[in-house]
Amino acid sequence: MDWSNYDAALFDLDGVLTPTAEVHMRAWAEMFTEFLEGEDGQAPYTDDDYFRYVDGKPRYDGVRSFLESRGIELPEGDPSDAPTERTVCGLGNRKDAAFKKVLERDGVDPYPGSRRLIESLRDRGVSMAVVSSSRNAPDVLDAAGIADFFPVVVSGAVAEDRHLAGKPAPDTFLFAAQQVQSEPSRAVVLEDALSGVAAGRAGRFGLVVGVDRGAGGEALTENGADTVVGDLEELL
Ligand SMILES: O=P(O)(O)OC[C@H]1O[C@@H](O)[C@H](O)[C@@H](O)[C@@H]1O
Repeated sequence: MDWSNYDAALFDLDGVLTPTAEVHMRAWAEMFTEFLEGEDGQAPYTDDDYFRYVDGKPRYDGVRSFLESRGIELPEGDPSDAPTERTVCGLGNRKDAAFKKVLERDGVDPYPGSRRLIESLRDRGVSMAVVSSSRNAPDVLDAAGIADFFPVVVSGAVAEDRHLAGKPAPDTFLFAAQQVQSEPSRAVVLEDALSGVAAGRAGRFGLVVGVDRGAGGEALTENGADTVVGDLEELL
């Protein structure tokens, strides 16, 4: 790929730089499967539910969006809710406890192809930022040993502090572009989630790269990817 047309690369984290999308996915499945077992007349939770309603969105938006798809209404609760509470926040926190447990136990390495791409972009002087819906983004970057590549990290916590709407809204990516002093038209968005490529399209970025880690090339293209790759190595 010819990077000379671009000044900045805005990376999603989970599933783009590190294989943590799978950890999130498994933690959501564990939580929602158990939750649905206690609900009458509900079909089991599937991977398709994850890709359509949960993937890439801020924690409680993911819970809300899935429950709405099943016609289930729960009180919102509060982010301080215990993981045992039957609320949107309680369910989100239950999933978060499962995610943190796996991250602490297993650690995480970046995808080798992703590491090679960020090394090469750093050498070329392309500005880089991470734009992740996850509040765990700084911990994941540290655990993977790649935090130093990214002077700008727009995590779920930053988005909340700055009142930025989450993906699929483009706000977090636009904020990151501003922070690295790049015009959106000169910035590349790299995303594995349908909500993420949709955010890239909505922000009119120079290029939206879909990384297919399970969402499917066709679905990524339909939702906003200009091009789809299987691994970031293909963008060297
Ligand atoms: O609950 P967290 O760690 O703040 O993360 C929210 C979301 O962050 C995204 O990066 C993941 O793709 C989602 O699966 C996850 O649900």
